[in-house]
Parts: sequence; C-alpha cells; structure tokens
Amino acid sequence: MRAAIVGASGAVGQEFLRVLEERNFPLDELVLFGSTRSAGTKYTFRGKELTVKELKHNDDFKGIDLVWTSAGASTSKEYEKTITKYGAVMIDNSSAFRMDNDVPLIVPEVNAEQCRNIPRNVIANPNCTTIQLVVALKAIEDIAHIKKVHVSTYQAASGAGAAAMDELLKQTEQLVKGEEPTVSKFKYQLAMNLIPQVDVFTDNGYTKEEMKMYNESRKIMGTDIEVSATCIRVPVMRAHSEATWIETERPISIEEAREAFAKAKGVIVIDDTANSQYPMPLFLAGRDEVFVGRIRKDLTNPNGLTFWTVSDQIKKGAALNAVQIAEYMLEQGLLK
Ligand SMILES: NC(=O)C1=CN([C@@H]2O[C@H](COP(=O)(O)OP(=O)(O)OC[C@H]3O[C@@H](n4cnc5c(N)ncnc54)[C@H](OP(=O)(O)O)[C@@H]3O)[C@@H](O)[C@H]2O)C=CC1
Ligand SMILES: N[C@@H](CC(=O)OP(=O)(O)O)C(=O)O
Repeated sequence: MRAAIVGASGAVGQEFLRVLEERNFPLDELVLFGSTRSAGTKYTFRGKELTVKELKHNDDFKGIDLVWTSAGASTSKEYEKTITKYGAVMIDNSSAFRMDNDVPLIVPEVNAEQCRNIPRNVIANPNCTTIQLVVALKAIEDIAHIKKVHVSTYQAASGAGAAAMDELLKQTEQLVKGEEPTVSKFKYQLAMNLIPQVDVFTDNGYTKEEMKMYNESRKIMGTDIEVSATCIRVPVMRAHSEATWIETERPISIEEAREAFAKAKGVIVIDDTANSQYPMPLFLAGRDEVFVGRIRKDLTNPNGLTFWTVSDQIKKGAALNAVQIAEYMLEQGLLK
C-alpha cells in the first residue's frame, strides 16, 4: 500500500503520523505533501526521515492508493481531481464534500458499510464535534429511536489548528507576565475566556459549526434526528467536550442507557459521581474513544436523557477516524 498525507505539517497531519505508527498501519510507502510553507520540512516516521513535497497539479499521485487530506476545504476542492485521477481513494478531513450526495460521510462505529459506494473515489471524514456526538448517539439509537438532540459544545483551541494552539499558550504566558495578550487566530482573547462562536454565522443565527452538527448527524445516522447546537470555544488545549440532551421515542432508564453506552463500539463510560469520576479533556487528550459520563434523566421530559462526553477531536475527531475508515476498507478488500 502506497499512501500520502496532504497537510502533513498541520495539527491533524502530525496526528496522522502518530496514529499510523501507533496502529502499525500496513504501508509500503508514505508520501507527505504541504504548501510552499512546509515543503522541504523533514518528519521522522517509523525511524525514517520523510521530506514534505509541495502539492502541485502534476502526476505525483500516480501509483498512490490512498490519500488522507487535511489541508482545508479550498485545497481539497482544488486538488480533488489531481489526487483521484489515477485511482487513489481520497479520505478528506475538510468540510469540502461532506454533504455531497455522491460522497459518503463515515464514522466507522455508525455507518462503515457505506464505504462500499464511492463513485468519486472520495470519502468524507465528518466534523470533529459531530463525530463524538454520533458515536454516543448510536449507542442509544440502537435501543430507542432518538427524535431530538440539544447539545452544547466546549471546543478546544486545537480545533482551529496548530497556530491556534500556539496562540492559547502564548496568551497564557503573556497573562502570567502581565503583558497584553496577542489576538490573531481567534476573534477575542481565548485565555481566561469563552467564545460563543466557532466558525462564521449563517442566516438563521446559528454558526456553520452548529449547522454542520445538524446536517452531518442526519446524513451519518440516516434518520430524521434533529440537532440544535450551541458551539463554544474554550481555553482547553486539546479534546472537545459536549453536554447533550436527547429525546427518545420511548422513555429509557439511566441503567438501560449506561448498559447501552458500556457495550457500544468506541465508547468508554466514566460515570461514578459518588467518587467525582467523569470525563475531562485534560486527562483524555490522546485517547482513542468517546468517553461518556454524568448520565441522568432530563428533569423536564420523561423521554429525555442527558449526558456529558469528551473525545480527542484531533484523534477520533479527525486522524484516527480517517485511519479507521482505511482499516475497514482494507479488511473488506475495498483497498489495494
Ligand atoms: N484541528 C482539528 O481538530 C480538526 C481539523 N479538521 C480539518 O482538518 C484540516 C486541517 O486542519 P488542521 O490540521 O487543524 O489545520 P492546521 O492549520 O494545523 O494545518 C493546515 C495544514 O494544511 C496545509 N495546507 C494549507 N494550504 C495548503 C495548500 N494550498 N497546499 C498544501 N497544503 C496546504 C498546511 O501546510 P503548510 O504548513 O505547508 O501551509 C498544513 O499542513 C482542516 O480542513 C480542518 O477543518 C477536522 C477535524 C478536526
Ligand atoms: N470543529 C473544528 C473546526 C474544524 O476543523 O471543523 P471542520 O473540519 O468542520 O471545518 C473546531 O473545533 O474548530
């Protein structure tokens, strides 16, 4: 298998290198691509130095079987044809193609089998907040149909990329030194603050991030589920958290829900309130799963349940999910 990563220098690109090593993904060759900014940069992978090549409209993708792209939506759109021209499968982390009818939107725990139908040779990796939401929802959907979801997200700085992580760190250092924090990647100072805006606003007052949760959840779950989201950027370095309220077609007990979460693929329950045990981003960054806790009944609705999730959005929300898609395709003989 010859594979490539486009956007290797970024937060997600670097996570791909770690995940591929960690999972011993079968590779004969790995080629790294970036823009002029990182072309020539060397990264060590499996003990060898790989040099980032500049992404261009040429024949560099000839002979490559699989390409993971994480270089932003405009780059994915511009290079789709160049990447897939010689038959490579493109697994794209950006929002470029997620809602296209001829592109499956895959979370392996929920709808892996849809990888079988890839007319454009493109598979989309969902938005990171949506991935952790649907992994948790699938556990409940398997026992009782979910009609409505209200979710409030607490999104780490790293969701906005490598430069945003640097900015949060720098702002924190500046505050400690009594200096004025520098603001560039986010609209406002993030250190010591919360910003109730992730991505730009749409006409209905929701942000694009919030509308992605609505639209992508329906496509992945394949149901009429309705998701109303409020997405908040928080001064956490890594791993997104979500407070979720669901309404199911029939009432489900806390015990039923806990059992469903406990046996769901990709979910780990941490829910021992007597000992103050619940998922927290500081302690779960770098982990593979979606962690669920604070499971309780919604006091306003007999068919309602509420819970709290945490998951590493650079890992399960991006690189790991995309690698799991490739692993599924390999297992099923859908990739060379
Ligand atoms: N961070 C996260 O938690 C998540 C991110 N994503 C998505 O993944 C993608 C990457 O995000 P992230 O890693 O955070 O972003 P970063 O800003 O950290 O990295 C961006 C990467 O894209 C590359 N790039 C940008 N423009 C071009 C270009 N014209 N040609 C080639 N490479 C280019 C950059 O290379 P160079 O340094 O050479 O410019 C860099 O490697 C985005 O689409 C994002 O929406 C999805 C889920 C979660
Ligand atoms: N959801 C990411 C942003 C992102 O990368 O989203 P998308 O892949 O849908 O563009 C965040 O926390 O900021």
